[in-house]
Amino acid sequence: MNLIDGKQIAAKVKGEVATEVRALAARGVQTGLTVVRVGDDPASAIYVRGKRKDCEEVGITSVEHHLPATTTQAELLALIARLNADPAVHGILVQLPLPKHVDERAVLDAISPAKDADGFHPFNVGALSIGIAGVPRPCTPAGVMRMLDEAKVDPKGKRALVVGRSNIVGKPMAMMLLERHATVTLAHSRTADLAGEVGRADILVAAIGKAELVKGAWVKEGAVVIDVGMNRLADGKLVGDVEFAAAAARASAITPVPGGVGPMTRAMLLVNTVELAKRTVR
Ligand SMILES: Nc1nc2c(c(=O)[nH]1)N[C@@H](CN(C=O)c1ccc(C(=O)N[C@@H](CCC(=O)O)C(=O)O)cc1)CN2
Repeated sequence: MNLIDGKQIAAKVKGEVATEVRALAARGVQTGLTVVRVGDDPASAIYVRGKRKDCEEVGITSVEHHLPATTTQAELLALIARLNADPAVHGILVQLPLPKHVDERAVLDAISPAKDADGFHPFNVGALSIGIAGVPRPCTPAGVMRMLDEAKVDPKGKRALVVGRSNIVGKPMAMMLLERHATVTLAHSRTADLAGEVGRADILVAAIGKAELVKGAWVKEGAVVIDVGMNRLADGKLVGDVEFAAAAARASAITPVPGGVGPMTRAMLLVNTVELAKRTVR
């Protein structure tokens, strides 16, 4: 069984991004990412700190706007309008989740598609679904595709099962696997026979957000298992959506949690940001 090491692949991706950032700097362009965080969600604070540290490592200038939880939607939209107009800002990211009184969709839609570091804008989502290249793609599924490539797993002709239909992972993941010629099934909480679907999958991507929902015994012998889940148990332990040990005993390759897809999500944000910066000088 091959353990697909997200930390190792992320380090390689960061090295590539650092080279691109230096090349842009030599042309007078300093790549910049602006992160907007609203409220005091402790996990978001940690993730944003991590993203800023990543930026520093590869030479991207990062700026954080940390707004109080009471920020109104109008105030947030006004900030995004200012960032859209600022030529020093190549990428904009609004950390999710947002406080409940803010309409998340309206905020994501307000980010210019040309500065959409997360790839969540409807224009970029639409571009992915019809195969337009050169636009930012959601970081988590893009990271999964890079992991498959690094592990020399070609999705072409394989049965791929994506468990979870979120806008930021499940749906774009299905589109990316389809683009690479997999036969894709998208399962979710109301799928009738999840065990049966998992048992037929050559490539399984679990992104449903329920601790160890996918049992190792369901996994097809030799399958490639990608676990996007990050679930904190009562004892503080972090586990994925797949029963790791039992799945690893049947899989040909598997990602760990932590140290799998999470670091790749962060690395692909850097890729999106430098690609957006490159588009300003082409
Ligand atoms: N605007 C966005 N908001 C959110 C996104 C996103 O892609 N864009 N995704 C998640 C959170 N997230 C990035 O923002 C993220 C979460 C976790 C990790 C990670 O590296 N996890 C580690 C484990 C960390 C731990 O111990 O708690 C790992 O898997 O090894 C990266 C990115 C929601 N919001």
